[in-house]
Amino acid sequence: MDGDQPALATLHFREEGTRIEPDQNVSGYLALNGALVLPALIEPHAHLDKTFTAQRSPPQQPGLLAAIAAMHQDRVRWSADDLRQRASQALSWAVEAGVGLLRTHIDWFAADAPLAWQVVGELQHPLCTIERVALAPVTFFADAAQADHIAAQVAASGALLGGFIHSSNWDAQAFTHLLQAAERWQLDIDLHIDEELSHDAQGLRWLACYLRQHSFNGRITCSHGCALAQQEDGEAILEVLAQHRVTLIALPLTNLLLQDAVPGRTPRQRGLTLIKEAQARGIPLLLGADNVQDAFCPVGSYDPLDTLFSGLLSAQLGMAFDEASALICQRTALHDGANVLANDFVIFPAAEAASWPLRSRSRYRLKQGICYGEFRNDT
Ligand SMILES: Nc1ccnc(=O)[nH]1
Repeated sequence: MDGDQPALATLHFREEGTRIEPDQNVSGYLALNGALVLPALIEPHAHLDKTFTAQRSPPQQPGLLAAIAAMHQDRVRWSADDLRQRASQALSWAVEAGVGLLRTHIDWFAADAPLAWQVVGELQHPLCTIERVALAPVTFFADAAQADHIAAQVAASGALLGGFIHSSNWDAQAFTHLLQAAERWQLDIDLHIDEELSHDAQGLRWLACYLRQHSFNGRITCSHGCALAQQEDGEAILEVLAQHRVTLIALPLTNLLLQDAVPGRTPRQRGLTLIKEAQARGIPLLLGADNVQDAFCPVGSYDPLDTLFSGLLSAQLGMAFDEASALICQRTALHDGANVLANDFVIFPAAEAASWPLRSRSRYRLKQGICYGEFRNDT
């Protein structure tokens, strides 16, 4: 910055990382001429196993539980070829958008890993790291030995342990087993938790209670957390999550679509977690796309700028480029010690901060000093 004005800089890409210096006008360097630059984007919450099934398996009713029912109907068609084709398309859309880290949940339907676990595990892209999270209903952890069996498979895959925790399947003991199994296998966790507007949702309240009494060495990420915004003790719960550096992921697109969804009635509530209150407490927070073109959400693009745009309006976030952009690229929210200047950037050649993230389609990637992608003049 030059006072409060942005200033041009020269980026030197070195083995040990990127050095940023005041603009030096050196020859042989790519001239960006003040283009907007961000670290490679993050998609922290996707579902590559379900994606692109909306047309063949639409839900019969609005809302989360009807979407889950439609997904169970569709999954009989999840052959290796079907999964590979849909997940690869999703990955290529995400990479085109500038995503360098994509975390996908994969539904588990039994205590042994589903076919999608292996198929998505085989996906690779030189510009994108893929992380898998085992998404099993919390009731799968009711039996401690079975919880351990699931965690062992996840550990062997170098993945994260997850769980679907909701008042429709609440089981405190099963949740304890999930946490204990994760701790035993040294796993990070990423939970679907309290994705509802019920005051009585117990997941985050109970997690806060657990963390007050037990240690947990891994990184905890909580996705959704919609109920917090309804609960009188929501901010007290956040205080505990802040002390334990729990990360929150808000999913503005699907939360807007699936929460407070009643046929023939305009939604009254936004369904979002306590985004601003979390930020005020220094809780690491990211925005994710969640479901893309499946029974949970018939639209979506794997472009984090689209997710951010919906977050800007639904959560009334300020300063899109200078501040809110961190919600789609801050790696430290998922990984301790992640290097912000890790030699991997997205460049928006034709964008200006005042319009961004709109009018910002054209972009390319600069990774380890190598430029990928082409300029497109379709902003
Ligand atoms: N929002 C969601 C909850 C559970 N499963 C999904 O795919 N999506």
